[in-house]
Amino acid sequence: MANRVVDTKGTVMSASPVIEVEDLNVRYGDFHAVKDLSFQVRHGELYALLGTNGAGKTSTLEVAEGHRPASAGTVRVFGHSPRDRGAVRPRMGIMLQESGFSPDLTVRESVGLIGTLSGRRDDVSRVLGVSGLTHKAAAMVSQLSGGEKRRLDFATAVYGGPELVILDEPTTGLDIQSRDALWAAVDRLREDGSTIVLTTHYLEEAQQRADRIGLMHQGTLHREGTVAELTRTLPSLISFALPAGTPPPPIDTTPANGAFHVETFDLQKDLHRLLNWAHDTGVDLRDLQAGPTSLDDVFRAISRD
Ligand SMILES: Nc1ncnc2c1ncn2[C@@H]1O[C@H](COP(=O)(O)OP(=O)(O)OP(=O)(O)O)[C@@H](O)[C@H]1O
Repeated sequence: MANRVVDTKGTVMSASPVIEVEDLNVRYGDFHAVKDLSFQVRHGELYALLGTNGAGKTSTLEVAEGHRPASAGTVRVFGHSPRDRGAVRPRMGIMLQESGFSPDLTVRESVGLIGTLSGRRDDVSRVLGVSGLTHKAAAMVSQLSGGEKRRLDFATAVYGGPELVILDEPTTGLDIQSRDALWAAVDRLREDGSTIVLTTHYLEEAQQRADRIGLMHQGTLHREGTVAELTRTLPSLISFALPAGTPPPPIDTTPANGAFHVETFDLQKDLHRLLNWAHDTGVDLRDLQAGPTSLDDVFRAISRD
């Protein structure tokens, strides 16, 4: 039993990673899109693969999905090659960036067909409900809006509640209600023990939901960790303005367009010093802002690395 863990519901699961990527390389002719990439996705976690445009996220996921062979290196999904469809596909739901559904099938027929092909069992009406498509069940795919097509992509990925769900930019093109509904459905999958891998350009979604994040830039993984681990690598920022003629406070500041910036790895201590100084000298700090580093800051930093 050394390689087993038990979840909160008492279900015994393997402790081996769900996805293992080792020294993965993807080449398109002479272009080297993914370079010696290694990471693992653990059971039950939500892993967000984030990165700049063209970083190689979709190329990496395509190998994990079994849609593209690796140029070099290995990817294992549930311990199998992703090309071993019989072993992997029934356990994995995929929401691609762009899917091709037959335009002359109805929404209900499309979900039923793709669901049957997945080898998993589910109730089509349930899946339509979870995906917010019940009212479009009889509509032809060709009549769906862009956001409704994304919901259909999501429906086919979550059909049968697969153990692993890969979501490539799932909320792009969705309005706020549809996004909330999608995340609620993802939360339910996680409660049932599914592992989720996603890419998104909405960093706040990853910041709120990911257990761990891998940050890619130009084909390589630049940083990996929890949000706290990633943001702690950069200083927090305090900014404020002072009334004209006020001498600056006795802490390290950088003047910027009439304001002052303080970069600090000890936000609480430096903010305390600044507020004490303002109080003792009777100075009115204007436009005072202080906050921890956000994922946006870390993201901007990787393109400067
Ligand atoms: N079939 C292909 N032929 C040639 N180059 C390709 C092909 N597919 C992708 N690329 C290139 O490989 C690089 C990585 O593309 P990929 O789609 O994996 O990036 P991404 O991180 O998903 O980007 P985005 O965030 O913009 O969707 C890009 O420079 C892209 O132009």
